[in-house]
Amino acid sequence: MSGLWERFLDWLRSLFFKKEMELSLIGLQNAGKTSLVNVIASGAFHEDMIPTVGFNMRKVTRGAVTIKLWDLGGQPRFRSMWERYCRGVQAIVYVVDAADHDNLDSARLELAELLGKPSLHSIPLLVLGNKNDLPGALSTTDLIDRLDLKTLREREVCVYSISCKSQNNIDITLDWLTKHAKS
Ligand SMILES: Nc1nc2c(ncn2[C@@H]2O[C@H](COP(=O)(O)OP(=O)(O)OP(=O)(O)O)[C@@H](O)[C@H]2O)c(=O)[nH]1
Ligand SMILES: [Mg+2]
Repeated sequence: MSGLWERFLDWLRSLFFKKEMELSLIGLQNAGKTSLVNVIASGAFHEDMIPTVGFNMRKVTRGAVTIKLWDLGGQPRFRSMWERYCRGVQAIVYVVDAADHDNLDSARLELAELLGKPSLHSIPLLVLGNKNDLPGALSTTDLIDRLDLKTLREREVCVYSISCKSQNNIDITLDWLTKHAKS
């Protein structure tokens, strides 16, 4: 019953306080970006995913907030277009496979290169260490260290450890995103 009441209140709020946000999901191939979009949009997780070619755009509405999600391909040949799709967004979401230790250096370098672009100066960054259901997945503290996040200045940075598979911390991720929507 309380769920129904909450949904009613959300709907009521949405009539009066509509907000929109645009964000880009970035990260190496296989990090789980498209899986995250699916989980946010429909709650469904799939083991067999097709790598994203170019990009996908999905719109998701949560209460009063409509989120336009740019889901970019993470393979090397698509990385040069990341910047273009990050310009003007309210937040950059950088997804990392926290259990794939071999690719963490590469993830760090690609992130540093992206954030070095003057056009993306001061856009808030949410780093998601995905796949925390797998053994050996790095904690947020380890991720901050391995991705050199402490050196980032002049931008808001937040880090969460999540799992699309077990839907762990998807709720706090959504909370963070909706809080960054412009009114
Ligand atoms: N164990 C586990 N596997 C996951 C999780 N999230 C995604 N995966 C798997 O990781 C693989 C890649 O997921 P995608 O969502 O396609 O990754 P992507 O970042 O969109 O990859 P590109 O589109 O190539 O950039 C798939 O086999 C997913 O099932 C998770 O939380 N846990
Ligand atoms: Mg994808």
